[in-house]
Amino acid sequence: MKYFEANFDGLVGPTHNYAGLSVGNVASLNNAKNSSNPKQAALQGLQKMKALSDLGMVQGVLAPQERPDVYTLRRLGFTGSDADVIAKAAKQAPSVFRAVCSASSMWTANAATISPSKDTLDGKIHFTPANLTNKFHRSLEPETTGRILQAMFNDEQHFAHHKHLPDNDHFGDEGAANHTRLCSDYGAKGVELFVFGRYAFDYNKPAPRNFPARHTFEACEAVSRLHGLSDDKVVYIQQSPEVIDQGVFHNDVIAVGNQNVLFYHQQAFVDSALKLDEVRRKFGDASELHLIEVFDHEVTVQQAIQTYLFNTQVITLPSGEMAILAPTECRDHPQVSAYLDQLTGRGTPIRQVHYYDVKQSMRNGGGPACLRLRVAMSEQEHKAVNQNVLLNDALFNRLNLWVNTHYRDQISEADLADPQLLNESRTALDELTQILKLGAVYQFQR
Ligand SMILES: NCCC[C@H](NC(=O)CCC(=O)O)C(=O)O
Repeated sequence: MKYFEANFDGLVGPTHNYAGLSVGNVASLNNAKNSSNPKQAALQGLQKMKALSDLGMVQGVLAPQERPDVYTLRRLGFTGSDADVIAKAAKQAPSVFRAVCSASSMWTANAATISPSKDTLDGKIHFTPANLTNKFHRSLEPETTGRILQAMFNDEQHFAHHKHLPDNDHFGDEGAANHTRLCSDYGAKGVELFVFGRYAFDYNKPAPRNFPARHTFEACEAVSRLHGLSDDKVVYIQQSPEVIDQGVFHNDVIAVGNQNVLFYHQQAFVDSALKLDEVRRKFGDASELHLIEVFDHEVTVQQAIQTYLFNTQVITLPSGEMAILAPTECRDHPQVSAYLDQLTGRGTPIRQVHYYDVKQSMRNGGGPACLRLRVAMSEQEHKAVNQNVLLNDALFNRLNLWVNTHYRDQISEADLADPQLLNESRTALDELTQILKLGAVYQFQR
């Protein structure tokens, strides 16, 4: 049976904006209060999906969420009609209001952690939505994410869905942004790397001082237990607290892996040499493994954060060759583009570099890799996926039309309080659930 990896990209939601909500995420803070262009953001995302599909990859779409989240505002004591709730919250608690307007579910690398069927005890693909407890605006996502994932992977024979971990910082879980799977082939049992920022119950262990460590060791262990992974195929690695303090808020800002390639910065991990030895041992045929370490003198951590060199997608093309898909920020940085130019000639499986413009997302600290959730699957599992979420030319055209019909081309902070924006979003999302045949996944539909 043939196995491959599919990418499910988040459709950017109609309220995409820059609210400076993510302390520790340099781009989010630097662009706070700039006005955004949701239409352009969504179209940029669709272009990237189309490009992958044109490369012969299986590409899917993950629906955005309903914002502003008036249900959360009601929980927080705002009353009246939806328009009243929005007006009161915007006036009385502007910071809270900005948070409930975020389109942050677009970064689907944070939607969930996924273990392919070859790795799990029961032979199913396992999904655990990330609780995203560290940021209020992101903690609003997991319930709906879970419903959307169930509507996309709706077949108990092949897919197992778990509830997100307890909503508490001790189990802070940021999903696949901190998870990488290495394997000789997508159809072989893989080594799952779980990267965390701190230990929740042991204050003597190293932890960052300036910026939060969003993901805990205990969350990693819990997901690995839930998914039924074997200990001899799991590696837990702590992210270096120093790089978190420089703005590396997720591991996918400093490392990315695909099949037998791990591409990472020299400063990414605590006890790097020891941990990479464990990876080699658990991988099995270590001679097949390509650990591509980027040194400070080649690209500094700061340059990696500016350009998102590691927030690239490393994909295996149908030809078997690997390509690295980078944001145009990498192409436009002399040192980083020089690095990527020479990388393809180094005798590793990575042979091609492609650049994509995802600037609307980059300004909030989300590069190409943040925008996608990976699911390695077999042809049979592929058939069990809700086929309406898989991109083809017809769906691409349909979604472009949908975005052009419903999205605004500018949103500033004041626009978020326009009650009409909620109506526009609901109309758009209602139509989207029909296009993608998701059923009633949103609260306003239930
Ligand atoms: N994986 C990339 C995630 C980026 C995301 N940014 C944000 O939520 C910024 C939103 C804002 O500031 O408006 C985050 O930090 O979790």
